[in-house]
Amino acid sequence: MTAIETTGLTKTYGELTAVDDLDLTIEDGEVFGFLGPNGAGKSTTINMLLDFARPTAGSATVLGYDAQNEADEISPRVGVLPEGFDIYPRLSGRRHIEFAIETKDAANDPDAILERVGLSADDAVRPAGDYSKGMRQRLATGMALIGDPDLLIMDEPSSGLDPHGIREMQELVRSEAERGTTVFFSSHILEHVEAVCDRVGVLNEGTLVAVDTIDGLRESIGGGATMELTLATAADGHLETARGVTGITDVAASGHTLECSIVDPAAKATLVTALDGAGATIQDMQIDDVSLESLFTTLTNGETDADGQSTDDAGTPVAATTEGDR
Ligand SMILES: Nc1ncnc2c1ncn2[C@@H]1O[C@H](COP(=O)(O)OP(=O)(O)OP(=O)(O)O)[C@@H](O)[C@H]1O
Repeated sequence: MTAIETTGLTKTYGELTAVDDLDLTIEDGEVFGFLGPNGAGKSTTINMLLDFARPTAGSATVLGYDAQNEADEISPRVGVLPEGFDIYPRLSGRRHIEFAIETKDAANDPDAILERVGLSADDAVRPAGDYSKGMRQRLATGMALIGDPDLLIMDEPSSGLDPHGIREMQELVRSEAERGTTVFFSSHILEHVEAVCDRVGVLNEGTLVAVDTIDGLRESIGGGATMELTLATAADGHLETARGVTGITDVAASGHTLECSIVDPAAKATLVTALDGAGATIQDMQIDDVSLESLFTTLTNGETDADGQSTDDAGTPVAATTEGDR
């Protein structure tokens, strides 16, 4: 079964298209990262999945139910960590959890939930109005886990968390996934998504610009590495040797410097051997892996061509798979 499926899902606010013709399929049991810069349309998409906002066009199903017409079937099966979580300031954290258990008619043990999200027994009895941002986020996460949902939808789950809290959140997502829960979470921080996600979708200005694994995305923008070699002689004399190495996609020479884009990590050693065999003397060498940050920037700042694929400055598609291609 598909956990989430959107077809032509669109939301406009006046002149602004917040989500534009979104086709997305998330399979049961997947951990899916929904990425995009501020204002990309992530929360609007989530709001349409939960029937907090009505689409202008298109449709969505969640756990096989229509998101707009069968929302009552969906809500008991879904745990939601909303972007802006409203607390009851005077109620303790524990009471929030108990209240959520009663509302969902669930059988969870409040103490076990509090422990899972890292709220101590002392914290649990304090009024939630006194909580720090990170503690509120932990409390909201605990409330999302109640009822052992089949699908967890988390909007910016690492918001307000310190590095330790972020690691705990990632462990929690992993353990939920092991339990068979589908996890859909939005973030504008690629590193947070990479640690736990099977696949990611990248949204930019309401449009889905890529859907792939992180490795797949890296590969599609050049395999993740650039190798720069300083040679003892003019580099253009060795262009052909470098171009002949399998796994190197692009070679440029400038003075004594040879710059190569690598798609296969094994190509690095092969290139050195090939240059050596061709009589080149390598004086220096530098390897730069494509950082996650630059990957994200490329995907969200690249021009978008007529097919909806993100392109780099040279017009080369950077997205290995777009949903439209499926
Ligand atoms: N109720 C609304 N009325 C008017 N415009 C809205 C409304 N909700 C969202 N928008 C606009 O839709 C666009 C997408 O917003 P959305 O909150 O979905 O982005 P986001 O990707 O979740 O961003 P962030 O990472 O900052 O939370 C933005 O330009 C936003 O201003």
